[in-house]
Amino acid sequence: MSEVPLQLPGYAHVYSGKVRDLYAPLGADGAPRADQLLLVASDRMSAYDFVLDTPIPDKGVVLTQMSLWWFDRLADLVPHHVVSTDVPAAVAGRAVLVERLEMLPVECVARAYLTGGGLNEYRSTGAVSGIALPEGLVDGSRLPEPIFTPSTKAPVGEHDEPIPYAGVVAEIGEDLAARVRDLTVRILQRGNEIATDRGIILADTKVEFGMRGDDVVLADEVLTPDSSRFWPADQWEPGHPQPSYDKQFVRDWLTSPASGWDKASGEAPPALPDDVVEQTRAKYVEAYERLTGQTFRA
Ligand SMILES: N#Cc1c(N)ncnc1-c1cnn(Cc2cccc(F)c2)c1
Repeated sequence: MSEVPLQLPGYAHVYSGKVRDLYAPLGADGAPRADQLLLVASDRMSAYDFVLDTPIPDKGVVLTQMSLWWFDRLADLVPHHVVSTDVPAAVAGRAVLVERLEMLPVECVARAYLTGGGLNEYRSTGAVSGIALPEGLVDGSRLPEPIFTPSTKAPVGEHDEPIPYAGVVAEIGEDLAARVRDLTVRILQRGNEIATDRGIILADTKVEFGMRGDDVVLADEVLTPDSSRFWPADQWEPGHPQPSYDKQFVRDWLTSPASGWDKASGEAPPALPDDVVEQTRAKYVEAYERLTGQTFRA
């Protein structure tokens, strides 16, 4: 279902991703400003590479407020791109005015636990992104320390492709590659220092950086359930796929007979029942409240 992007007076629509939309504020001359962008998080949710027909109420607000909370807590590690949260009423709470940066062409991924594509690579080669790992690791194993496992920024509709560290060096140079590698790993470490005590494991995360002169600036969103794997810490048990903190209700229903959907069919999933929507909304709110210690207000 391709949605017509929201019209925002005073802003030009630039781009729509799966669950977020990008706008440019208009200058006094009516032309899009070149120095700022408006990042808008929708209530859209993706599962099994589909954007679901059914929105999750407040998801955009919860994830935006969570990202803002993390930007503040990471500010001693790395500057961020946030300019203001003074945004149009139509997107209140779920949009951020940001400084337009020269974005680095690398998806900076760090992994603290082994699963997904990293696990597959490990099973084939004993390494991930060229980083040799101990023998005997299984799905969900905690890594001795977080590792940097970058990807390309794939064109719309395609999957990011893992690239070796040497590929990042070739793309952005040795100095910058080392800086973004170290920052990405430290962001995930900091995230888990805070999150794990509050009942959430951040298994891995993807961050994006842009340049402000010679400074590396943290952009995009940070340490949200859309950019990271959130696992309930009290259910962590290496040896099998871990339950998702936020996506498990949707995954369980979509793969149950109740949905009538066949994941292998390639057909789009059906609309979600109200109870699955509400349970999923509640998990996003719960994650926000556990992490921040603040009560969520829609
Ligand atoms: N963040 C940021 C950013 C920045 N500060 N400066 C320049 N470009 C970007 C930028 C460009 N694409 N994206 C991804 C993206 C984010 C949100 C919604 C979308 F649809 C797509 C980010």
